[in-house]
Amino acid sequence: MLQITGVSRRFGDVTALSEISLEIRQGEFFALLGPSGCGKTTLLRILAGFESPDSGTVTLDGADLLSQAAHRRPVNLMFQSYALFPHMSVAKNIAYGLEREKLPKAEIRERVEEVLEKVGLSAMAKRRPQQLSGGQRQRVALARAIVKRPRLLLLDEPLSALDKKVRAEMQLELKRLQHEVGITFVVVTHDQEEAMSLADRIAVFSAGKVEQVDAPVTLYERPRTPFVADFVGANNLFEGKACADGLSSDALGVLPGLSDLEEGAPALLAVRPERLRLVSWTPADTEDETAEETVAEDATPEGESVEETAAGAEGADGTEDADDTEGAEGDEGAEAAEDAEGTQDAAGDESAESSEDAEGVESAEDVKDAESAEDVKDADAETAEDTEAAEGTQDAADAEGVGSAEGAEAAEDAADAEDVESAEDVKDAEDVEDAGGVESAEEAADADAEDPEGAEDAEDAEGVEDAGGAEAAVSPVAGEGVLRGKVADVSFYGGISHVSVQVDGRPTPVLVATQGATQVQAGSSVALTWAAEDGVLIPQ
Ligand SMILES: Nc1ncnc2c1ncn2[C@@H]1O[C@H](COP(=O)(O)OP(=O)(O)OP(=O)(O)O)[C@@H](O)[C@H]1O
Repeated sequence: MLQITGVSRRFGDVTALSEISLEIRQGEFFALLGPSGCGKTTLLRILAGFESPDSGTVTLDGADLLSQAAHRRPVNLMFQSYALFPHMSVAKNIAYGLEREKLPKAEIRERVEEVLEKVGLSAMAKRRPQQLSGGQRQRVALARAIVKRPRLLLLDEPLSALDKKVRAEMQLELKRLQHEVGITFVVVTHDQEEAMSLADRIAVFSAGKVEQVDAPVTLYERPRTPFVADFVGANNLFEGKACADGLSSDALGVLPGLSDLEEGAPALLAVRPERLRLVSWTPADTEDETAEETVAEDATPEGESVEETAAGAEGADGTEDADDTEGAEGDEGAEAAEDAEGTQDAAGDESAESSEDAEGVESAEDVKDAESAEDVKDADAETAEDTEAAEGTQDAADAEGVGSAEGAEAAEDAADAEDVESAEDVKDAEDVEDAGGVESAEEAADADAEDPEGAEDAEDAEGVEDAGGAEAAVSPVAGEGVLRGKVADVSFYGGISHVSVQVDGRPTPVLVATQGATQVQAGSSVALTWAAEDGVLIPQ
């Protein structure tokens, strides 16, 4: 519908726009997003006809727009200041443009009434602008812009004059209205949240250039330039070089991510705070299972998944997870088992209480067989520490299936695993039948099928009894990364805990966001992991 091709504009030494090309579709809510001075208003003014480009073309439905005078373009611009006439009533303000077009009075009245109703201001038709609130004035400006039924409505920072609460209401209103009138909206904003919540697609501008054009979710999840990764939402960015498994960083080692970049190419790895998982970790010199559990519990108060639970479980959950280690992937198992150990050892602490409480829970019966713990050795354990995990699991079994609801659910999963024939570890899955708390024996079996070496590794691990220690809890499996550090700060707002972690070898803290309130405290030692698919590699 609107085709912008190679548009450039300079003001003296300043390049406001450099070779901008964009295609905006019919009926789309399109946002031009960028920091102050990046050229977005200049582009809007070019579209409106208040400015001319030095070069480039703009067509609307195939017709050249630039050769048409501003007032002849089927385009309307809604100013940031609303530019209402103070001496005219609301209805007069809205009718003004139509009167200038010399439309019949009856038609003008009809259209004004219709649009007043759309913006919910019928009752205020006779008021003057100064008798209205900010939000109401904004609606008048909007009504005045759409009453002319333009093909394209340009909005320059339409909500910036409103206070926060009204702005949130008007965002919804604007979206609803755009949908209702079906006019293509192009909105300029420097507020990324506003752009994300309003627009179907966003063009991110930086220094007169378009960095990326995409739907909000894609921009957020797959930023293609360092600028976008940094500008759109909070992100953790790591510098290094692309490698087969992600990013190779001099200071931090190999960090997992998905990449189609050439090996050795300078790159940034971006991982969103909510994609990071806090994992328990006790530094070797202060090894102490209770400490480990404390961090763990705090990290995942809701224990939504086994890995998270394993990462953050208090004793009871940890024990359940230990049962999970059957046929489960290595490090989860290891972590879980360690938690299990913690459960047993942590007499009198919260976790032990939880274990006791859990007795009598249905799933507890499922853990009747301590033998199942030995199946850990058949799991995809890649590290020697998993052996220790197995021992821990035995303990866990002793702890009597501390499992609660999760355990019961998991047992069902485990039972499903009987059907799995593909992996050698299916035999483990059979054992799992009796076990509580398996996240999904099916998954485990699948994992084994994909990675038969894992089982061998695990067997090797049997012989390495002394290995492990606290770090076993965070040994990575393929596709997972590990950074270790200390919690620098914790804050809670918007229902989310924001934890910043100071990581050795990195000047700025790593940000982690977890759902709900956390009790993780400043000074705790934690490890951070993420899945490879959550690490986005961006060329530099
Ligand atoms: N008429 C002008 N004369 C000289 N320089 C100009 C003029 N208009 C814009 N510029 C410069 O061009 C650059 C882009 O300005 P523009 O107003 O398009 O940015 P913007 O992204 O809309 O910023 P903001 O969000 O602050 O409005 C800026 O450096 C600005 O100072």
